[in-house]
Amino acid sequence: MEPQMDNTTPLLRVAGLRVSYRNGKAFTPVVKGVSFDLGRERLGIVGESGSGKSTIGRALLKLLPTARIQADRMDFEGTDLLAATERQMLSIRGRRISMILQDPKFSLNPVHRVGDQIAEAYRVHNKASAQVARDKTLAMLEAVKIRDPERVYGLYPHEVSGGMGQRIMIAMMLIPEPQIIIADEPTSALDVTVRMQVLNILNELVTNKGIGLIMISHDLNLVRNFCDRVLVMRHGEVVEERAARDMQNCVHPYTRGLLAAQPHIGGSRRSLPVLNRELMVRSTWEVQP
Ligand SMILES: Nc1ncnc2c1ncn2[C@@H]1O[C@H](COP(=O)(O)OP(=O)(O)OP(=O)(O)O)[C@@H](O)[C@H]1O
Repeated sequence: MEPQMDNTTPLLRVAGLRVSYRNGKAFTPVVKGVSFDLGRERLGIVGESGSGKSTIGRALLKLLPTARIQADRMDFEGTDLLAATERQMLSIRGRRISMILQDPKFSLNPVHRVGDQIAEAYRVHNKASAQVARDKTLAMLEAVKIRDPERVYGLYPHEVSGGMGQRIMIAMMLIPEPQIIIADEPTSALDVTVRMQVLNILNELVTNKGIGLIMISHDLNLVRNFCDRVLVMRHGEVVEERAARDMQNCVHPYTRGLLAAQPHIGGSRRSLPVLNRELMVRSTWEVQP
Protein backbone atom coordinates (compact mmCIF):
# COMPACT_ATOMS: atom_id res chain seq x y z
CA MET A 1 0.00 0.00 0.00
CA GLU A 2 1.28 3.45 -0.84
CA PRO A 3 1.65 5.55 2.28
CA GLN A 4 -0.68 8.52 2.08
CA MET A 5 0.19 11.00 4.70
CA ASP A 6 -2.26 13.78 3.92
CA ASN A 7 -3.77 14.07 7.36
CA THR A 8 -6.02 16.91 6.39
CA THR A 9 -8.39 15.09 4.04
CA PRO A 10 -10.95 13.04 5.96
CA LEU A 11 -11.38 9.49 4.77
CA LEU A 12 -14.79 9.38 6.35
CA ARG A 13 -17.34 12.09 7.06
CA VAL A 14 -20.32 11.25 9.21
CA ALA A 15 -23.00 13.76 10.14
CA GLY A 16 -26.21 13.21 12.06
CA LEU A 17 -25.97 9.42 12.13
CA ARG A 18 -29.09 7.90 13.65
CA VAL A 19 -29.64 4.19 14.15
CA SER A 20 -32.77 2.52 15.51
CA TYR A 21 -33.33 -1.16 16.18
CA ARG A 22 -36.66 -2.72 15.37
CA ASN A 23 -38.60 -3.46 18.50
CA GLY A 24 -41.77 -5.23 17.40
CA LYS A 25 -43.56 -2.69 15.24
CA ALA A 26 -41.67 0.26 16.65
CA PHE A 27 -38.04 1.34 16.37
CA THR A 28 -35.84 2.07 19.39
CA PRO A 29 -33.22 4.76 18.74
CA VAL A 30 -29.77 3.80 19.99
CA VAL A 31 -27.56 6.22 18.05
CA LYS A 32 -29.06 9.68 18.07
CA GLY A 33 -27.34 12.06 15.70
CA VAL A 34 -23.63 11.33 15.87
CA SER A 35 -21.19 13.35 13.74
CA PHE A 36 -17.46 12.95 13.22
CA ASP A 37 -14.76 12.96 10.58
CA LEU A 38 -11.97 10.42 10.38
CA GLY A 39 -8.61 11.26 8.89
CA ARG A 40 -5.46 9.16 8.81
CA GLU A 41 -5.49 9.04 12.57
CA ARG A 42 -6.52 7.06 15.62
CA LEU A 43 -10.03 8.00 16.65
CA GLY A 44 -11.29 6.51 19.89
CA ILE A 45 -14.97 5.99 20.62
CA VAL A 46 -15.45 5.38 24.30
CA GLY A 47 -18.52 5.00 26.49
CA GLU A 48 -20.36 2.70 28.79
CA SER A 49 -21.91 -0.58 27.71
CA GLY A 50 -24.98 0.00 25.58
CA SER A 51 -24.08 3.57 24.65
CA GLY A 52 -24.13 2.68 20.94
CA LYS A 53 -20.42 2.39 20.11
CA SER A 54 -20.53 -0.94 18.29
CA THR A 55 -23.71 0.09 16.53
CA ILE A 56 -21.83 3.00 14.94
CA GLY A 57 -19.12 0.65 13.67
CA ARG A 58 -21.63 -1.75 12.20
CA ALA A 59 -23.76 1.04 10.75
CA LEU A 60 -20.76 2.37 8.81
CA LEU A 61 -20.50 -1.01 7.10
CA LYS A 62 -24.27 -1.38 6.90
CA LEU A 63 -24.04 -4.65 8.81
CA LEU A 64 -27.34 -4.10 10.60
CA PRO A 65 -30.03 -5.78 8.54
CA THR A 66 -32.81 -5.23 11.08
CA ALA A 67 -31.93 -1.66 11.99
CA ARG A 68 -32.94 1.65 10.45
CA ILE A 69 -29.86 3.71 9.57
CA GLN A 70 -30.26 7.39 8.73
CA ALA A 71 -27.74 10.18 8.39
CA ASP A 72 -27.35 13.63 6.93
CA ARG A 73 -24.05 12.43 5.60
CA MET A 74 -22.04 9.20 5.62
CA ASP A 75 -19.31 9.59 3.00
CA PHE A 76 -16.29 7.40 2.52
CA GLU A 77 -13.80 8.82 0.02
CA GLY A 78 -16.52 10.20 -2.22
CA THR A 79 -18.91 7.25 -1.84
CA ASP A 80 -22.21 7.93 -0.11
CA LEU A 81 -22.37 4.83 2.09
CA LEU A 82 -26.02 5.38 2.87
CA ALA A 83 -26.99 5.32 -0.78
CA ALA A 84 -24.51 2.55 -1.69
CA THR A 85 -26.04 -0.64 -3.06
CA GLU A 86 -25.32 -3.97 -1.41
CA ARG A 87 -23.05 -4.74 -4.35
CA GLN A 88 -21.02 -1.58 -3.69
CA MET A 89 -20.92 -2.40 0.02
CA LEU A 90 -19.51 -5.84 -0.78
CA SER A 91 -16.56 -4.21 -2.47
CA ILE A 92 -16.07 -1.83 0.46
CA ARG A 93 -16.47 -4.26 3.36
CA GLY A 94 -13.25 -6.04 4.12
CA ARG A 95 -11.52 -4.60 1.07
CA ARG A 96 -11.55 -0.89 1.91
CA ILE A 97 -13.03 -0.77 5.40
CA SER A 98 -12.22 -3.66 7.72
CA MET A 99 -13.57 -4.51 11.11
CA ILE A 100 -11.60 -6.29 13.83
CA LEU A 101 -13.78 -7.81 16.52
CA GLN A 102 -13.04 -8.70 20.11
CA ASP A 103 -13.12 -12.45 19.72
CA PRO A 104 -11.45 -13.85 16.62
CA LYS A 105 -13.10 -17.21 17.18
CA PHE A 106 -16.36 -15.78 15.88
CA SER A 107 -14.69 -14.63 12.69
CA LEU A 108 -12.44 -17.55 11.80
CA ASN A 109 -13.91 -20.63 10.22
CA PRO A 110 -13.08 -23.57 12.52
CA VAL A 111 -12.71 -26.13 9.73
CA HIS A 112 -10.14 -24.32 7.61
CA ARG A 113 -6.46 -23.71 8.27
CA VAL A 114 -5.83 -20.14 9.32
CA GLY A 115 -3.32 -19.52 6.53
CA ASP A 116 -5.78 -20.65 3.89
CA GLN A 117 -8.39 -18.29 5.33
CA ILE A 118 -6.04 -15.32 5.09
CA ALA A 119 -4.98 -16.31 1.58
CA GLU A 120 -8.64 -16.58 0.60
CA ALA A 121 -9.29 -13.09 1.96
CA TYR A 122 -6.58 -11.92 -0.42
CA ARG A 123 -7.87 -13.83 -3.42
CA VAL A 124 -11.43 -12.60 -2.95
CA HIS A 125 -10.19 -9.09 -3.70
CA ASN A 126 -7.20 -9.74 -5.96
CA LYS A 127 -6.69 -11.95 -8.95
CA ALA A 128 -3.76 -14.00 -7.75
CA SER A 129 -2.44 -17.54 -8.00
CA ALA A 130 -2.56 -19.78 -4.94
CA GLN A 131 1.23 -19.44 -4.62
CA VAL A 132 1.17 -15.63 -4.69
CA ALA A 133 -1.67 -15.59 -2.12
CA ARG A 134 0.31 -17.96 0.08
CA ASP A 135 3.45 -15.82 -0.13
CA LYS A 136 1.42 -12.70 0.68
CA THR A 137 -0.11 -14.50 3.63
CA LEU A 138 3.24 -15.57 5.03
CA ALA A 139 4.53 -12.00 4.68
CA MET A 140 1.42 -10.70 6.42
CA LEU A 141 1.77 -13.20 9.28
CA GLU A 142 5.30 -11.95 9.72
CA ALA A 143 4.09 -8.35 9.64
CA VAL A 144 1.78 -9.05 12.58
CA LYS A 145 4.77 -10.45 14.46
CA ILE A 146 4.02 -14.14 14.20
CA ARG A 147 7.36 -15.84 14.66
CA ASP A 148 6.97 -19.02 12.64
CA PRO A 149 4.60 -18.12 9.80
CA GLU A 150 5.09 -21.41 7.90
CA ARG A 151 3.97 -23.44 10.90
CA VAL A 152 1.15 -21.12 11.89
CA TYR A 153 -0.16 -21.09 8.32
CA GLY A 154 -1.13 -24.74 8.73
CA LEU A 155 -2.86 -24.46 12.11
CA TYR A 156 -6.60 -24.62 12.68
CA PRO A 157 -8.30 -21.87 14.71
CA HIS A 158 -8.68 -24.10 17.79
CA GLU A 159 -4.91 -24.65 17.79
CA VAL A 160 -4.00 -20.99 18.23
CA SER A 161 -3.99 -18.96 21.45
CA GLY A 162 -6.28 -15.96 21.92
CA GLY A 163 -3.47 -13.51 21.26
CA MET A 164 -2.26 -15.30 18.18
CA GLY A 165 -5.84 -15.63 16.96
CA GLN A 166 -6.26 -11.89 17.28
CA ARG A 167 -3.10 -11.26 15.25
CA ILE A 168 -4.28 -13.76 12.64
CA MET A 169 -7.55 -11.85 12.44
CA ILE A 170 -5.64 -8.62 12.00
CA ALA A 171 -3.57 -10.24 9.23
CA MET A 172 -6.78 -11.33 7.54
CA MET A 173 -8.26 -7.85 7.83
CA LEU A 174 -5.10 -6.19 6.56
CA ILE A 175 -4.24 -8.35 3.61
CA PRO A 176 -6.66 -6.54 1.27
CA GLU A 177 -4.99 -3.26 2.38
CA PRO A 178 -8.00 -1.38 3.73
CA GLN A 179 -8.01 2.37 4.20
CA ILE A 180 -10.04 2.26 7.39
CA ILE A 181 -9.97 -0.23 10.24
CA ILE A 182 -12.75 -0.33 12.79
CA ALA A 183 -11.39 -2.13 15.84
CA ASP A 184 -14.19 -3.03 18.25
CA GLU A 185 -12.67 -3.82 21.65
CA PRO A 186 -9.74 -5.44 19.84
CA THR A 187 -7.66 -6.06 22.92
CA SER A 188 -10.04 -6.51 25.81
CA ALA A 189 -9.76 -10.32 25.75
CA LEU A 190 -5.96 -10.26 25.63
CA ASP A 191 -3.33 -10.32 28.31
CA VAL A 192 -1.25 -7.21 28.66
CA THR A 193 1.76 -8.34 26.61
CA VAL A 194 -0.26 -9.46 23.62
CA ARG A 195 -2.42 -6.40 24.00
CA MET A 196 0.63 -4.20 23.60
CA GLN A 197 1.75 -6.14 20.54
CA VAL A 198 -1.66 -5.70 18.91
CA LEU A 199 -1.74 -1.99 19.75
CA ASN A 200 1.73 -1.56 18.31
CA ILE A 201 0.66 -3.24 15.08
CA LEU A 202 -2.39 -1.00 14.80
CA ASN A 203 -0.29 2.03 15.60
CA GLU A 204 2.26 1.20 12.90
CA LEU A 205 -0.54 0.94 10.38
CA VAL A 206 -1.69 4.45 11.12
CA THR A 207 1.79 5.91 11.33
CA ASN A 208 3.41 4.14 8.40
CA LYS A 209 0.54 3.26 6.09
CA GLY A 210 -1.77 6.19 6.59
CA ILE A 211 -4.74 4.09 7.64
CA GLY A 212 -7.65 5.64 9.53
CA LEU A 213 -8.38 3.71 12.72
CA ILE A 214 -11.57 3.79 14.76
CA MET A 215 -10.90 2.20 18.13
CA ILE A 216 -14.09 1.31 19.99
CA SER A 217 -13.61 0.67 23.69
CA HIS A 218 -15.12 1.10 27.10
CA ASP A 219 -11.62 1.74 28.46
CA LEU A 220 -11.01 5.46 28.67
CA ASN A 221 -7.40 5.07 29.79
CA LEU A 222 -6.57 2.88 26.83
CA VAL A 223 -8.25 5.20 24.38
CA ARG A 224 -6.79 8.42 25.69
CA ASN A 225 -3.29 6.93 25.76
CA PHE A 226 -3.49 5.31 22.36
CA CYS A 227 -5.67 7.56 20.22
CA ASP A 228 -5.26 11.04 18.78
CA ARG A 229 -8.86 12.06 19.28
CA VAL A 230 -11.66 10.74 21.47
CA LEU A 231 -15.44 10.76 21.18
CA VAL A 232 -17.19 10.08 24.45
CA MET A 233 -20.61 8.51 24.01
CA ARG A 234 -23.52 8.29 26.34
CA HIS A 235 -27.04 7.06 25.60
CA GLY A 236 -26.44 7.17 21.86
CA GLU A 237 -25.01 10.67 21.76
CA VAL A 238 -21.51 12.12 21.66
CA VAL A 239 -21.20 14.15 24.84
CA GLU A 240 -17.57 15.13 24.34
CA GLU A 241 -15.12 15.26 21.43
CA ARG A 242 -11.58 16.15 22.29
CA ALA A 243 -7.93 15.65 21.42
CA ALA A 244 -6.72 12.76 23.56
CA ARG A 245 -3.90 14.82 25.04
CA ASP A 246 -6.47 17.41 26.12
CA MET A 247 -8.75 14.94 27.88
CA GLN A 248 -8.02 16.35 31.31
CA ASN A 249 -9.75 19.57 30.21
CA CYS A 250 -13.01 17.78 29.42
CA VAL A 251 -16.12 19.70 30.38
CA HIS A 252 -19.03 17.28 30.28
CA PRO A 253 -19.91 15.97 33.75
CA TYR A 254 -20.09 12.41 32.43
CA THR A 255 -16.57 12.57 31.00
CA ARG A 256 -15.30 14.22 34.15
CA GLY A 257 -16.85 11.39 36.15
CA LEU A 258 -15.28 8.78 33.88
CA LEU A 259 -11.88 10.39 34.23
CA ALA A 260 -12.19 10.61 37.99
CA ALA A 261 -12.99 6.89 38.06
CA GLN A 262 -9.83 5.93 36.16
CA PRO A 263 -6.78 4.68 38.04
CA HIS A 264 -4.47 7.64 38.49
CA ILE A 265 -1.54 7.33 36.09
CA GLY A 266 0.20 10.52 37.02
CA GLY A 267 2.48 10.55 40.03
CA SER A 268 1.86 6.98 41.16
CA ARG A 269 3.11 5.18 38.04
CA ARG A 270 5.74 3.25 39.92
CA SER A 271 3.17 1.66 42.16
CA LEU A 272 1.20 0.30 39.18
CA PRO A 273 3.44 -2.14 37.32
CA VAL A 274 0.84 -3.01 34.69
CA LEU A 275 0.33 0.61 33.76
CA ASN A 276 4.06 1.14 33.86
CA ARG A 277 4.45 -1.50 31.24
CA GLU A 278 1.79 0.14 29.07
CA LEU A 279 3.45 3.50 29.41
CA MET A 280 6.81 2.01 28.49
CA VAL A 281 5.40 0.50 25.35
CA ARG A 282 3.59 3.68 24.58
CA SER A 283 6.86 5.54 24.58
CA THR A 284 7.88 3.26 21.70
CA TRP A 285 4.75 4.33 19.80
CA GLU A 286 5.81 7.91 20.16
CA VAL A 287 9.19 7.39 18.54
CA GLN A 288 7.80 5.61 15.51
CA PRO A 289 8.85 7.37 12.27
N1 LIG B 1 -29.29 -6.32 17.02
C1 LIG B 1 -29.85 -5.57 17.99
N2 LIG B 1 -31.18 -5.51 18.13
C2 LIG B 1 -31.75 -4.77 19.09
N3 LIG B 1 -31.05 -3.99 19.96
C3 LIG B 1 -29.72 -4.01 19.88
C4 LIG B 1 -29.03 -4.80 18.89
N4 LIG B 1 -27.71 -4.60 19.04
C5 LIG B 1 -27.57 -3.73 20.06
N5 LIG B 1 -28.76 -3.39 20.56
C6 LIG B 1 -28.99 -2.44 21.66
O1 LIG B 1 -28.52 -1.18 21.24
C7 LIG B 1 -27.89 -0.49 22.30
C8 LIG B 1 -26.48 -0.12 21.89
O2 LIG B 1 -25.73 -1.31 21.74
P1 LIG B 1 -24.21 -1.30 21.28
O3 LIG B 1 -23.79 -2.72 21.18
O4 LIG B 1 -24.04 -0.44 20.11
O5 LIG B 1 -23.54 -0.60 22.54
P2 LIG B 1 -22.02 -0.56 22.97
O6 LIG B 1 -21.78 0.82 23.46
O7 LIG B 1 -21.16 -1.05 21.87
O8 LIG B 1 -22.00 -1.57 24.17
P3 LIG B 1 -20.90 -2.66 24.60
O9 LIG B 1 -19.72 -1.88 25.08
O10 LIG B 1 -21.58 -3.44 25.67
O11 LIG B 1 -20.60 -3.47 23.37
C9 LIG B 1 -27.95 -1.42 23.49
O12 LIG B 1 -29.04 -1.04 24.28
C10 LIG B 1 -28.18 -2.78 22.89
O13 LIG B 1 -28.91 -3.61 23.75
